Amino acid sequence: MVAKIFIDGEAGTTGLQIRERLAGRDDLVVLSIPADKRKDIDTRAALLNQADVAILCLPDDAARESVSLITNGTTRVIDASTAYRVDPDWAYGFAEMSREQSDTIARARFVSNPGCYPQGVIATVRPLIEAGILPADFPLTVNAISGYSGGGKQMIAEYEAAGPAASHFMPYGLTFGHKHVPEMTSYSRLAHAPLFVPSVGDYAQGMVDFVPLQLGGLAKVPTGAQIHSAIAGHFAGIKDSFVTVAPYEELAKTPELDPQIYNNTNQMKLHVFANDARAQVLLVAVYDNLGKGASGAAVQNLNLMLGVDPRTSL
Ligand SMILES: NC(=O)C1=CN([C@@H]2O[C@H](COP(=O)(O)OP(=O)(O)OC[C@H]3O[C@@H](n4cnc5c(N)ncnc54)[C@H](OP(=O)(O)O)[C@@H]3O)[C@@H](O)[C@H]2O)C=CC1
Ligand SMILES: CC(=O)N[C@@H](CCC(=O)OP(=O)(O)O)C(=O)O
Repeated sequence: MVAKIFIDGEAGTTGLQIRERLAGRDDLVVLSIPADKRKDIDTRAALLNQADVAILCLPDDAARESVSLITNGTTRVIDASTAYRVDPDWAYGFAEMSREQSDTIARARFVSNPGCYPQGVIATVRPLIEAGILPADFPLTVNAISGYSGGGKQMIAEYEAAGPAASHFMPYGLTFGHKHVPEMTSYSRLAHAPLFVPSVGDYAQGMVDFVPLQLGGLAKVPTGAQIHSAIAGHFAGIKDSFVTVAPYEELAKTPELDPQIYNNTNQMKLHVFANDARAQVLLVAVYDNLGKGASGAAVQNLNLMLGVDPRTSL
C-alpha cells in the first residue's frame, strides 16, 4: 500500500525539510495543497481526512485546529509543534528515549514530535536518573545554543536581512519559562524544572545543549567514567539509534562540539567531560535543530509508524 501523507505547513522551515527528505520515495505519496489554499480551512480539512498520516508543521494554535478538523477516526498525526508534547494521549516522538519508545511510536495514532532543545537534555539526563546516579530532584541547569533557523521563517528573514555583520549571539528566555521546559522536565524524569538558558547563534543551523553537573553535594558522588558508562549503556540497548556516545575522554578538548557538524543529518552525538577531583561533569549533545531536532525526527517517526526501516531517507 502506498501511504498518503499530508504536510500541513509544507511551505514553512520544518515542512519544507520534511518534503525534501520524502522526495523520491515510492512507498508514499505526498498530498500537496495549492499555494493559494494553504490556510483555507475546508481544503486543509479535506486533505487532513484523506491522509493516512498528517504531519503538522504549524504554530501551536493552527496545529490544534488541524487536529480538530480530523473527523474520520483513522488519520494518524505527527505534530511538530509544542501543543501536545506532554499530553498523555500522545506518544512522545523521541524514539531513543527508552527501549520501548520506538514500539510505542510505531503503534500510536497521535505522535508529538519532540522539541529541538529537549532531546539533547533527555538523552543525557534521563539515563542517569533511571540508573539512580542523579536524584530526580537534582538542581539541573541547561545552557544551549541554536542556529537562527530554530525561530522559523520569521527569525530567518530577520537574521538574513540584518546580514552577517549585524547578526548576533542572543541569550533569551531569561525568565526561565521557555515552552520546552515542561517536556524537558517530564521526559528527563526530573522532579523540578531545570534552569534553562537558550541562545540563538549568529549562524543558521545546528545546536548544542550543555548540561553542567556540580556533583559535590550528592551523598554518593559518581565519577565521570560512571556517568559515561550509564549513558553509553543506555544507548547500546536502543535499536536503530541515531544517537551515539563519544568515547570517554577526561579533560578532553575536541573539535566535535561545533554546533553545525551534524547539519542535514538525523544524528545526535553525546559527550561526557569530567574533573573527578572537583566532582564536576559536563554533558554535551550536538545535533541539527532542523534534523534530529525537527524534520529528521519527524521522518524517523513516520518510518516507524509506516513499519519501514527507520533509516529510510535519513
Ligand atoms: N524551526 C525549528 O528548528 C523547529 C520548529 N519546530 C516547530 O515546528 C512548527 C513549525 O515551525 P517552523 O517550520 O520553524 O515555522 P515556520 O514559521 O517556518 O513555518 C510555519 C508555516 O505554517 C504556516 N501557517 C501558519 N499558520 C497557518 C494556518 N493557520 N494554516 C496553515 N498554515 C499556517 C506558515 O505560513 P505563513 O508563513 O504564511 O504564516 C508557515 O509556512 C512550529 O510549531 C515550531 O515550533 C519544532 C522543532 C524545531
Ligand atoms: C532559536 C529559537 O527561537 N528556537 C525556538 C525553538 C524552536 C522551536 O520552534 O521549537 P519547537 O520544537 O518547540 O517547536 C524557540 O526558542 O522558541
